[in-house]
Amino acid sequence: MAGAVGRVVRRCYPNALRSWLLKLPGATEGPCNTPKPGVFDLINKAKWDAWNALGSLPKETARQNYVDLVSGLSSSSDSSSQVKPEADRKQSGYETLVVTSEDGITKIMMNRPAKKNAMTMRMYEEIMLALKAASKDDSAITVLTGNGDYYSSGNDLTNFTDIPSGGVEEKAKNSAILLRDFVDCFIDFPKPLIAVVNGPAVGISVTILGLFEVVYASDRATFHTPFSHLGQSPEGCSSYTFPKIMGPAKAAEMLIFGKKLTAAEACAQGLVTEVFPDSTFQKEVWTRLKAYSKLPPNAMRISKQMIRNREKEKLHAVNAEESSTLQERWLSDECMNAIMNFLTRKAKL
Ligand SMILES: CCCCC/C=C/CC(=O)SCCNC(=O)CCNC(=O)[C@H](O)C(C)(C)COP(=O)(O)OP(=O)(O)OC[C@H]1O[C@@H](n2cnc3c(N)ncnc32)[C@H](O)[C@@H]1OP(=O)(O)O
Repeated sequence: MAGAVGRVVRRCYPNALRSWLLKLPGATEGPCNTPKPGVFDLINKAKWDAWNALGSLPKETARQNYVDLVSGLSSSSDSSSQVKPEADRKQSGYETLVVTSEDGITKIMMNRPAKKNAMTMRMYEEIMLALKAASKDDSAITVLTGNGDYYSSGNDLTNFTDIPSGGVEEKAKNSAILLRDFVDCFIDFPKPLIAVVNGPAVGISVTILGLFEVVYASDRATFHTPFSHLGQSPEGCSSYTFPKIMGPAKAAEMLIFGKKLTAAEACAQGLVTEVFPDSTFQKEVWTRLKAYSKLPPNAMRISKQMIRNREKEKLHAVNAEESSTLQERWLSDECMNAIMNFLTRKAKL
């Protein structure tokens, strides 16, 4: 059985994360039976936590669960995390989005409702493509929204299981580049950008809201940035925009302590423009947006530029700093442990 574990781990994790996983003793030695290492013994403590999280399962069950886990990760990362060739895309041209353009409005809808619209590498790429296309089309305004009960659960945590041959360091570097490019697209987007937040929003789907002109939310929506819980740090320029929008203390509650806000609280703090009852949310919001989209588009663009342009350079610098800080955080034991806990179903938000 230990050989089977090794084979699956070798197949799914061809590098440093694999060797980290292979050192977890739960799959080979049964229930956790050693004292907890001290708080400063970070690597051994991380391994101990992961082993202990398996509880008192018999050795065989722990091993089987472990095989199931990594096998499942393999198939889910195959289907959701990798960018497939252009030819595989659906008729609409997008695999993770539904993009429509009518009545002067380009609507970009995140479309992985069964995964709470978690953002895969492919989804980041496709949102960038859709924004670039929207910046040049003849629509007056652009909307980002989600399909299903969630707006988005943020970064897809299985993104971190698809490790290239250069190991976790290369993965972290590539992810930081993608993150920086992704957020740059929002900073530079020339037309009014509106978020239609149809349900709970987590992580990066919340932080980038500071770069939108208007944020409309259903009263079912919540706003949650659990970065410390995940061993991570803020992105989407939120370390700069949130203190400006809501003041440093409220920003700290969200970005450091992971306080989840209701839609009403987010509105009171200036992150959300207006909250609507869920029962009438879509009707009221789209009626309003259709009226806005009939305003002269050039005037709207110029007004947006006047509001945003003097901040642009600062925002790009903040984005670069946040991305490189995250590149380091993703390699930390705190972050790897948090992701493993989610993937082993030991932790949810
Ligand atoms: C280029 C890289 C850039 C990186 C930028 C960094 C950004 C930082 C962030 O965004 S931090 C936020 C990360 N997000 C999370 O930690 C959320 C994790 N998800 C959860 O805690 C829960 O799923 C939930 C609270 C969002 C919803 O719980 P609920 O019980 O209602 O639903 P399920 O958990 O059963 O979810 C249904 C299926 O969706 C999968 N899923 C949901 N969110 C994610 C996610 N973020 N990553 C990966 N998978 C996600 C979940 O696993 C279920 O899948 P299953 O049906 O196959 O079991």
